[in-house]
Amino acid sequence: MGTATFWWRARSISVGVGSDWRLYEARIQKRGIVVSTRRRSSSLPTLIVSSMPYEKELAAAKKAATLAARLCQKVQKALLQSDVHSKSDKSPVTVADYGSQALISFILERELPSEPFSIVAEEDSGDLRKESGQDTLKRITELVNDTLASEGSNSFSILTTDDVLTAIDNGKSEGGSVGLHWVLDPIDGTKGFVRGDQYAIALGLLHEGKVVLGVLACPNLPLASIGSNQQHSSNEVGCLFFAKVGDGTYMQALGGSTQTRVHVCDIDNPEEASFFESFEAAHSSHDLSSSIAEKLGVKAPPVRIDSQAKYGALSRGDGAIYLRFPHKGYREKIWDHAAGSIVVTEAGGIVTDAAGNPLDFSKGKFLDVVSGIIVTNQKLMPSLLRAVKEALNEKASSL
Ligand SMILES: Nc1ncnc2c1ncn2[C@@H]1O[C@H](COP(=O)(O)OS(=O)(=O)O)[C@@H](OP(=O)(O)O)[C@H]1O
Ligand SMILES: [Mg+2]
Repeated sequence: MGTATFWWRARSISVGVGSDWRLYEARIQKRGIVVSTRRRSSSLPTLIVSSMPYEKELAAAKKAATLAARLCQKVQKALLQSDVHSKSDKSPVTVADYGSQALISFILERELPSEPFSIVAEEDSGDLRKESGQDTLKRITELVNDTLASEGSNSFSILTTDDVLTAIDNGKSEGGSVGLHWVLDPIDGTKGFVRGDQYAIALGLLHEGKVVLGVLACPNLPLASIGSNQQHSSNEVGCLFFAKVGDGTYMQALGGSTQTRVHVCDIDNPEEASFFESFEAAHSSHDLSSSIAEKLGVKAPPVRIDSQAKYGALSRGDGAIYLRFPHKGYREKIWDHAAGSIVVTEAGGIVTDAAGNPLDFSKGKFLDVVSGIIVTNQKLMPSLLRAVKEALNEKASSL
């Protein structure tokens, strides 16, 4: 072990440990000390030791997802009101997808300037760099700049079209088991977005391959519970769910500041449970879900909503089970589950594949899951797993 050397800087202490490759930087923050290794190579680990770990990252993620939701709301409103664009016109969706990704990428860089992270995101700028993409790029740049201006700061940055392309392409990382990787779906539930239904902006953070925080902005999700018979006075929509490892899950109104801790439901009798599944039958086998529900004795009809809004709704106890069984050949992407899974687990739920294995986010862009993904509370998981196994066996033997 070498000798420790200290360098003092304005607001930080840096400690070099002898001839070791590591350079630890302790940044004294308002309410805690973060110690992070400045990596000299991407294969080296990143340490974060703090009395409030991931606090700054969570604040940045909430800000980024909230602003991206504002951009998407504007585009969805124009899309639904427009006489020009029919709902089958995909161009506004493209504008919102890219705009959301550019904005989030830009805000993460701006809010976390000294952190060595990468971003794994759904979109890339290939089409926007072509001659045919120039008008779309200009529109995206306008949208991003308008949204940044709406933050209320006098000194907001104005991005050029090149800045927007760079911000989008910062999402090209492959992820992995080492370091810090943001995982972003700029619009999850694109089909719901086009229909005027549910969608989510989903942003998670992986640290050494594990999801350590997640934020889900669900602009069209009612603040009051869905999927139940309860009567609510409020028709307000727009929810922000967020969770940090070991810290629980919270929900607040999108753009609001009062946060409420949420928990998955406490039901232990499957007959009282209701379940969520994809709106689109092409994304998840409704037949298989229905056979599992029947085996469990579930009486309520399925609640079909788009996107990771399902994870959010389940985390606050709106329903007890989420079943997702993509058709053969489909490979799940990490951005469709990273944020949602921690939102549910920190609310007391369990997320596994159909064989009961935890999801492994450390293998790059894809999740290798057995047959599907199932989500529920601790009490229902054993009977759910049995029903899933039976239904899958029956399906296999009928083929
Ligand atoms: N064939 C197929 N099978 C399974 N999943 C698929 C498939 N195609 C797409 N996708 C992914 O599903 C994401 C939308 O999530 P949901 O299935 O929850 O939405 S929906 O309720 O069906 O609208 C959707 O996310 P977005 O592309 O971000 O909208 C896709 O990542
Ligand atoms: Mg998605």
